[in-house]
Amino acid sequence: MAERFGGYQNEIYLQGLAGTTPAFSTDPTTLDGAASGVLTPEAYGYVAGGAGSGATMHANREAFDRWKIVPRMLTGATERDLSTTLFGATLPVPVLLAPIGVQTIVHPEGELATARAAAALGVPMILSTASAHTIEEVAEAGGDGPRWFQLYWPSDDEVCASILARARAAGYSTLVVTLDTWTLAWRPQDLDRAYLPFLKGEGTAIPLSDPAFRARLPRPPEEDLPSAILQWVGMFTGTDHTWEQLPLIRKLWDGPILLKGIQHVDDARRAVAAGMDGIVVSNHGGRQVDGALGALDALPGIAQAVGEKIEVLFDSGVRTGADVLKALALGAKAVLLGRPFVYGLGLAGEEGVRHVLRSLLADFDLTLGLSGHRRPAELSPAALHRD
Ligand SMILES: Cc1cc2nc3c(=O)[nH]c(=O)nc-3n(C[C@H](O)[C@H](O)[C@H](O)COP(=O)(O)O)c2cc1C
Ligand SMILES: CCCCCCC(=O)C(=O)O
Repeated sequence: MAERFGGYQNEIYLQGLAGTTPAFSTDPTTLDGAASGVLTPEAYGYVAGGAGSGATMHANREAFDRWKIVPRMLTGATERDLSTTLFGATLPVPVLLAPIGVQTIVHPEGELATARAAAALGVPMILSTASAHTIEEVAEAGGDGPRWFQLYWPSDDEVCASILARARAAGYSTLVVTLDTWTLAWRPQDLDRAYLPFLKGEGTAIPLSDPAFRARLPRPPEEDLPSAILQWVGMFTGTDHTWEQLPLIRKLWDGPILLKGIQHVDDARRAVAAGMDGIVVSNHGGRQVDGALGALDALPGIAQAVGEKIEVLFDSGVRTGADVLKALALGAKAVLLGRPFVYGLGLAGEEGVRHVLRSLLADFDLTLGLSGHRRPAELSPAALHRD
């Protein structure tokens, strides 16, 4: 029988009998507040902050709140199977960890702890190009866990080829190319503190360890970090790629490729036309375009237009099991969890990420069953009502 993720609920109640409670609350209304108590103000501001007025971050939550689940009864949903198939691989749950850079700003073990937590549950971690640890180190930490890699597409094609070759050699199966952050948006929380982690070398481990990147440097980063960082800034920000250049990525990666940051139906259609295997409907958690539409509002139209042709994944604002259910019902095949796992990492390292993930998955499992469904594939817009 498939693992019953909802069983985490019983595990927690049993802990209560033994006189213990979880290390921290995963209540989505208080989790980020708890994290703010342990992170530096700079790190917390960087993670929690959004672009401009924060309107898009709010729109992400408002979009979820407009949809309500309509539970069905007597459907025999006691036994459930949450597994889902993506690109020929079976995942235990339709949830992945979103690519999040610079995780060492919240915990010294950063991506290594996250990789271990994700692998323990069989959940793919999408490793960011802006990782604080190298591709190879994170692969080793994740052991047999499923590995996806996220590309920030550098302006230098040889560096791009080298990074992707390393990811492939290290066993990463699936590539996510993020399109919405070719330069950083106006982020008041960071600007008020004049804080950008990359300028201190945080989150630059992948290029700085890359032979093709190092070949561009006047001196090795170990001797002259400021020059290496300047080179990083020049190569990874302010880039000017267009749809016409996507064939290069296809040439460099022989596995599935998804484009992340899609919010318009026409861009989704272009992804299909470009031969991509999937997209992630996402507004980067409201960190890029202030005033953009809530990501969930973009999902149904996009899923309807291209969902039969490519895999449609979703992120931006997922906080609860109900949110996972709503996104799947509106056409996503799987969702990416973002900020909540970073808060878990900050609060309790590997165990914190595991606690956040297991709580979300148990919540999703129970919500799925209690609303009358046995499998994610049974979900459709008919499971929801829009206010
Ligand atoms: C601190 C932080 C760092 C991020 N770094 C990356 C990154 O390196 N690559 C990327 O594609 N997205 C990155 N994202 C965006 C996430 O992948 C995801 O789209 C976003 O967190 C979803 O919004 P949510 O966390 O509010 O649900 C980052 C987000 C945060 C909060
Ligand atoms: C090339 C831009 C690097 C940004 C990496 C972190 C990120 O995505 C974020 O939202 O912050």
